[in-house]
Amino acid sequence: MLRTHGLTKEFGGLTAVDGVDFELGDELCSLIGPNGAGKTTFFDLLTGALEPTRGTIELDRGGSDGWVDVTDASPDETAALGVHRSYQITNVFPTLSVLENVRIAAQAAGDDAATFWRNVDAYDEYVEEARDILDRVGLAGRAEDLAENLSHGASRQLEVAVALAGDPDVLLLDEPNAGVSSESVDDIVALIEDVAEDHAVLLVEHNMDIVMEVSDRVVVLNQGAVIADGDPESVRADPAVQEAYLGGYEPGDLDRRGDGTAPDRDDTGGIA
Ligand SMILES: Nc1ncnc2c1ncn2[C@@H]1O[C@H](COP(=O)(O)OP(=O)(O)OP(=O)(O)O)[C@@H](O)[C@H]1O
Repeated sequence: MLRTHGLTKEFGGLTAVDGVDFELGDELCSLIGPNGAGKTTFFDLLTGALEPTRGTIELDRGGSDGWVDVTDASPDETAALGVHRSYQITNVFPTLSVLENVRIAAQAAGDDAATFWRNVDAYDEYVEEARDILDRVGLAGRAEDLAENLSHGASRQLEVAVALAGDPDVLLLDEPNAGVSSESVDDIVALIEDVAEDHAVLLVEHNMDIVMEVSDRVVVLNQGAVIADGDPESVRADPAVQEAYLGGYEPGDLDRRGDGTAPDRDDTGGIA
């Protein structure tokens, strides 16, 4: 689906992402690590929002295209090639309805984006597609509400809906539970698992209970470098991961909290 080789990003003297070799297959892979480990920077590199200092990013386009080098692709080009990101910061139009937000995203991704406004049939198709996506993310009943009137959790569902409307192959989910009330966390977790059924998903998530529950695979970044990569249980038990990030975490230690973070996390990212 997507792979990086030697991917590196330096900010002046600081190496935020350090020679990362990574391959995402048809799976739900979580990317974890302490604050400042380089997770957001890695996402920014994958989406073309940042240019790497060194290294390559490739996407498997399938068929005769095979692996395509997208190292220098812009965010728009990367999205057009099938990599979409659900932003940690809301990326919807607040004064448009929920349905309109998704319809516009579907239309922008459609082949006839340049002519849609003259084509009533195409418009109806996009509305239908948007309604199907809202149904899938659990927002069918909110279609006509303004996006700005959604709760934080519902906004997260809408962000995922907007990303799905781009018809992605790879979904990058950046802390989809951040700021979500505890009642809504189960909905978001169910949504993550659902979209992973038919997309490759890379998830940044601080709540280890959620990571352990949903992930096929966990990759741990520390100071920009991969220090562990494997199934959730072996990564949890890895002494280097315990030392760098988990600080004695056992499954079930954490309450699912609204802000998606582990309680009592100290400044180093360890759990006190
Ligand atoms: N634009 C920038 N200019 C300079 N340094 C940056 C920039 N963006 C990130 N950094 C630094 O790069 C390192 C990695 O940051 P990044 O935000 O990628 O970490 P993170 O793992 O996403 O952290 P968090 O879990 O807190 O979101 C940090 O030391 C950060 O201060």
